Amino acid sequence: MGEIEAEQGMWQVRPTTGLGGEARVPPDKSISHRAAMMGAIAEGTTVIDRYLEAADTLATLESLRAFGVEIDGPDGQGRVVVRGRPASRGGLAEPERPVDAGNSGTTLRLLMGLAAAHPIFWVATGDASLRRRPMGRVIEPLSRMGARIWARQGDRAPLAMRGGPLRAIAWRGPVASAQVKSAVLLAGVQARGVTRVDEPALSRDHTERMLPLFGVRLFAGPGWVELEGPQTLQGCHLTVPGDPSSAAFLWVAAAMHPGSRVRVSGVSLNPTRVEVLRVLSEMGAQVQVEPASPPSAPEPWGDVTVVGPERLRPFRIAGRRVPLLIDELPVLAVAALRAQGTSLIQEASELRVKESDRIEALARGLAALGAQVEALPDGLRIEGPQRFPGGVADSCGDHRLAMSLAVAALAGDGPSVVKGSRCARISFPGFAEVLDLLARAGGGRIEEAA
Ligand SMILES: O=C(O)C1=C[C@@H](OP(=O)(O)O)[C@@H](O)[C@H](O)C1
Ligand SMILES: C=C(OP(=O)(O)O)C(=O)O
Repeated sequence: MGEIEAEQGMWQVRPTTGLGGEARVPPDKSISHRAAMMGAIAEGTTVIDRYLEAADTLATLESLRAFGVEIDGPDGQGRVVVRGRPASRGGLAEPERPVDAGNSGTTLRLLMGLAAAHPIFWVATGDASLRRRPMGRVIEPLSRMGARIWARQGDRAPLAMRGGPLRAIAWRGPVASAQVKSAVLLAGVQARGVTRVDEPALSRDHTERMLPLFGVRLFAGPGWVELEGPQTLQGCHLTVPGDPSSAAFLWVAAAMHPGSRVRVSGVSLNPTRVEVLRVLSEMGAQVQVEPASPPSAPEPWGDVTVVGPERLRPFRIAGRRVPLLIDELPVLAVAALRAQGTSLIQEASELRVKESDRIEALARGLAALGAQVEALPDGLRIEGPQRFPGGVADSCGDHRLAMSLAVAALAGDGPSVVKGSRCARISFPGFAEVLDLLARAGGGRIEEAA
């Protein structure tokens, strides 16, 4: 999706008294990115079912094609077939043009790790948002492993990289980031020796769950992973479960309206991704989890129902919980508008280096709807309960903010407009249609403006 396009589109939102029904959400973004990337360096063919057909994960497929990886699909049914280019087939080819990761931090950072061991020169860029985001966190470990990287202003894209034979490292970075962990592991599996990553706090663990499906031997515990390279990945068959970060918008919307009942089926229940359910349950929402049986690789999954209580309690989120909730924090801040008391998000300055500065942009967007939240240097303070009139808010081209503002607008006293709604396609194509169906139960509407 292009830069200009992210700013386009508009939703008209009419508030609701409640939500009800059952929904499916698109396949998981993090798992889709990883399955394609691992398939790209694996021996043989990798078949991915239910690959996420959204702008970020399509950017990953396009980027991999630029490295000569043959990819069929997605075929409209979500099937993607990747024919890998392991070292025995000459490895990744040198891209002839700059590789464009679009809006996707995961694409760019994981790709840097994936390509670091290959003796090719390439240039990477992205949209205006991605070009502002810090890349030093992957440049540093990958440079220590032996890759050469030149970046604008030292740590921004566009950047250029020349890979080659890598040395293994033990990496203990300052940020708990699954993207950094994954970049180092994807490089490490192709490097000679033992690579180890220690995280300051556990982040989502899809990479360490998925590598063994490609035949990689590794050791992992809470907050650390170790593997000995080089190891050749073997192509495999994976099915991607629904994305809990997308489901979070629907679960929060249900929790905010007493008596609402929303069931999301076929969603990943990976413990590093469903902390949002624990927060909603602590706030007083009823959360019913029905795990699918038997759980299927690479992730446990199942159906989750959230029922909105009469009263919501406030929360305090900080420390080790932050990486487990990183993409859900904006919509949880929206939930806090309905809680009885002060909710706090702290030690979450990572929110400032996402697709937008999510602390400032959310505070501004909610203020435009007439709701007041306080931006803190490292988080947000939300006094609840608040009634607010609704208004015209801007997503700042950030998909999670567009969807969070739509959820907020459903709880306003009057109609609202969310500008820059097209960016929901980054992770959740069809979001407005799904939320609209659920909100109709209480007279709410969310529609694309003509
Ligand atoms: O590894 C991943 O797939 C992701 C990790 C998170 O970023 P960080 O690891 O940089 O916090 C998250 O915000 C992003 O949506 C996806
Ligand atoms: C931060 C996100 O993604 P990325 O870092 O891949 O751009 C997100 O999807 O909220």
